[in-house]
Amino acid sequence: MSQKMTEEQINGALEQLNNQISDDTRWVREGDTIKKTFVFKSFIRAFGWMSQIAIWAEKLRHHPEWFNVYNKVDVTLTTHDVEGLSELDFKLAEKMEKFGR
Ligand SMILES: C[C@H](O)[C@H](O)[C@H]1CNC2=NC(N)=NC(=O)C2=N1
Repeated sequence: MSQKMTEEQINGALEQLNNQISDDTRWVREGDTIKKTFVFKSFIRAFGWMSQIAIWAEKLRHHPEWFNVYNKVDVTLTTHDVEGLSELDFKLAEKMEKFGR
C-alpha cells in the first residue's frame, strides 16, 4: 500500500518528473492531484495511448482520471486510498511520459 506523500516529497517528485519532459508541457500540482493535458496528432493516436496506459494502470493497480476530446486527453492523478498523492501517481505519470506521443 502506497503512503501519502509529504509536501517536500511531492515538490521533489514533481520537479524530477518535469525535468525529464522534453516538450514545453508540465505537470501541475492542484491540491491532492497532479494534472497534465496530453495532445496527440489524431484521435486514434490519443486513444491508442490511452489503451497502452490502461494496461499499465491495471498492472500498477492505479487508475487515472482522464477526459478525452478528439486529440486531447486531460489527465488528473490522485490516490483515493490515501486522500492525497502517493508514489503511484508519479509512477503512472512516468509511464504516461514514456509512452507519450
Ligand atoms: C484495491 C485497489 O487496488 C484500490 O482500490 C486501488 C485501485 N485504483 C486506484 N486508483 C487510484 N487513482 N487511486 C486509488 O486509491 C486506487 N486504489
